[in-house]
This record gives sequence, structure tokens and C-alpha cells, in this order.
Amino acid sequence: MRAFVYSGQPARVVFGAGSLAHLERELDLLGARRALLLATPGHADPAGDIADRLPRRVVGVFARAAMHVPVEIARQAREEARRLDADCVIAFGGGSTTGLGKAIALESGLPILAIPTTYAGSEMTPIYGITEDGLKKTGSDPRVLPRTVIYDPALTLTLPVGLSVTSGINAIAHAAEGLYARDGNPVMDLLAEEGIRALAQALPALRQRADDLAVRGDALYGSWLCGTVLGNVGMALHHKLCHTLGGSFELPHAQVHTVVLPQAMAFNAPAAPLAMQRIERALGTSGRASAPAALFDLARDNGAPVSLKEIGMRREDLDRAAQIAVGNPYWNPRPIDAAQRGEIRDLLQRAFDGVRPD
Ligand SMILES: NC(=O)C1=CN([C@@H]2O[C@H](COP(=O)(O)OP(=O)(O)OC[C@H]3O[C@@H](n4cnc5c(N)ncnc54)[C@H](O)[C@@H]3O)[C@@H](O)[C@H]2O)C=CC1
Ligand SMILES: O=C(O)/C=C\C(=O)CC(=O)O
Repeated sequence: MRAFVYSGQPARVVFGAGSLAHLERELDLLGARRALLLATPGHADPAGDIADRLPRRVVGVFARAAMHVPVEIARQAREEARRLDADCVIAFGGGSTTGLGKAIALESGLPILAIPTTYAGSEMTPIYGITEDGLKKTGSDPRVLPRTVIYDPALTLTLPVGLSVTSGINAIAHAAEGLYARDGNPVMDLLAEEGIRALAQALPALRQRADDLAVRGDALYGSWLCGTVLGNVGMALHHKLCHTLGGSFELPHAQVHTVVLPQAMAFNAPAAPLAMQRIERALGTSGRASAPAALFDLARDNGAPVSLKEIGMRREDLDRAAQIAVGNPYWNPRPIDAAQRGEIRDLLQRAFDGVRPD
């Protein structure tokens, strides 16, 4: 057994179909009397339904959350929390909504109760991001880690199948990079492998039966485990590339993860053979398909995009993307520096074209 450090992240998890019914109890346990409910504009109606059920506990709904937390939206939401004298924020939605809750908590210290409705995993991390002048700044702070998370698969029934698949692969990406993290540990390895297994089985089933609560539950369970890995260990080249492509070229978050993951895994495979074996085992393809190829197949066979050109990347931006990605790189099992710009450019070209790795 290798040496490691493990720090548990404190969060209370309430899991199960119908668990939204426990919202009032969970607010009580947090000592929260005046909650501000956050959502995206597209989710304003179900957010309003939740607020209507608890009129004395939910004092306002702010349904303006947006991808990557634009600083102006964060400012408006913080102001609304102050105006209403809120003592808690409820983040109802995907990573964009949880991210807005984190922007409020970072400044005010208000507790977050998260109700995730995608598989992005932000509810399990102390990582926050805020975007100003086109630049997303991220950081880590224990104040932004949600204190309670209600995972109710019934709330994910409306998540479109296409986004369900790409969001699920976004979650798998956290676990895949966690398996070769420099600060990894055996507990996170277990969660990562189980999270990948749960999602790899749920996504094809979900495509056939998107309204099956048991399948939705399996996917949400996998996303919880993968999000926990993201919150506990460092990410590497794959996440750096996705942050570059999402942040500087405005490509959609979950879809970028889906396209880049097989290519990033192929790049790192020679430096992380054990992680690749574990990914193959979790995907159930040991001896049949390599981890990078199996991840490509998981996307392609479930109708997800496999090329950057399909999701809006311009060929002429590939050079600049490679340059940004090798500047200030994250730690990676296969070291990256300016000398590897050509190889990263090649990786991006394969991602652009949607080439299946071996
Ligand atoms: N800080 C962290 O640890 C993490 C942050 N993120 C951030 O989260 C953002 C992406 O989050 P995502 O969840 O991928 O997307 P999102 O939160 O932007 O949601 C995507 C779309 O799906 C809709 N939606 C969400 N749940 C739905 C449901 N159940 N039914 C119908 N529609 C639904 C939303 O209204 C939105 O239009 C990015 O900004 C990313 O950087 C993502 C993962 C981890
Ligand atoms: O950019 C952030 O807000 C922080 C982390 C992530 O988005 C993780 C991811 O790339 O899915």
C-alpha cells in the first residue's frame, strides 16, 4: 500500500426518489429560516413549484444562473441574498446553479443546500469559478462546499437524453483523472471505479428508458461518487484542455468533456497504465477495448458528439488552444510544457476530427 493523505469533505447526503420531500427537514437541520432558491432561467418553473411548497422558508427565487458564473450575475444574486436577509441558499440545478450558490457563499459564508439535477458533480466540491471579462478564475474554499445535498432522481427525469449522456461522461472524466491523480488515495480510487461503473451501465439504459427512475438513480449515484473524486484530488490535462476550450472558445461544458476525454486518456495512457486498467475494468471492456477506445465508444454509441467540429470549434482556433493549454499547465502524469505544444496540437486535431483512439 502506498502512503497517502485522506481528508474527508463534510457534506450530508440525502439520496433517493422523492427525497425532495425532505427539504424542510433539511433546512431545519441547517438552522435555515430564510432560504434564497437559485435556478437557471430554463428551470424557473420547477424552481417556482418548490418555492410555492415552502412559502415561509423560501423567501425568494433568483432564476438567472448562467454557465461559468458571469461576475455580474454573481453580483446581482449576492445583492438579492442581502436584500432578502437570506440565511441559506438552495442551489437547484446543474453546475451553473451550484456555481452561483458558491459565488454567494464565498462572500457571505451562507450555507448551501444543493439539489443537483445534472451529473456535473459541483455539489461535492469546494471548487468555485467566476468569469469576468471573458476570463474564468477558479479557486478552492471550504466555505463553498455545500453543507447538504439532496439527490432526487425524480428531478432528473426532465434532463434531455443528449445532455444526460454528455453530463454523465463529464462525471466519468472526474473519476478517470482521479485514478492517476498525484494526490490520489485508495478511497478515491474505489469511488472512482464504482462511479465509472455505475454511469457506464446507466447511460445506455437511460438512452432506452429515460423515464426509468431506477436507471436515473444509478446515474445520479455514479455522478455523486465521481463528483466526490473531483472534490478530493487534483485534476490534470483533460480538465485543463476542457477549461481552455470552454473558457476561451465558449464550447458547451459537458459536450467538450465528452469529446476530449478519449483523446486525453490516449495521451496519458503510457504514463498511467494502472489507471487505464481500472477504467477498462469499470467500463467492462478489459481485454476487448482500451480505456480511451472504450470511452470513445461509450459516447459514439449513445449518440453523443465525438468531435470538436460538431460542437462549434473552429479549425483556425486549434493553434491558439494548444498554446493556451501548454501555458501554465496542471500537473499531469505525462509532463506537459511548451515543448509538448506540437503533441497537444495533434491531440486537439484528433479531437477536432473525432478520431477513435486505439
Ligand atoms: N466547481 C465545480 O466543481 C464544477 C463546476 N462545474 C461547472 O458547471 C457548469 C456546467 O454545469 P452543467 O451541469 O453541465 O450544466 P448547467 O448547469 O449549465 O445546465 C445545462 C442546462 O440544463 C438545464 N437543466 C439542468 N437540469 C435539468 C433538468 N433536470 N431538466 C431539464 N433541464 C435541466 C439547465 O437549465 C441548463 O439550461 C460549468 O460552468 C462548469 O464549469 C461543473 C462541474 C464541477
Ligand atoms: O470550472 C469550474 O467551475 C471548476 C471545475 C469544473 O468545471 C470541473 C469540470 O471541468 O467539470
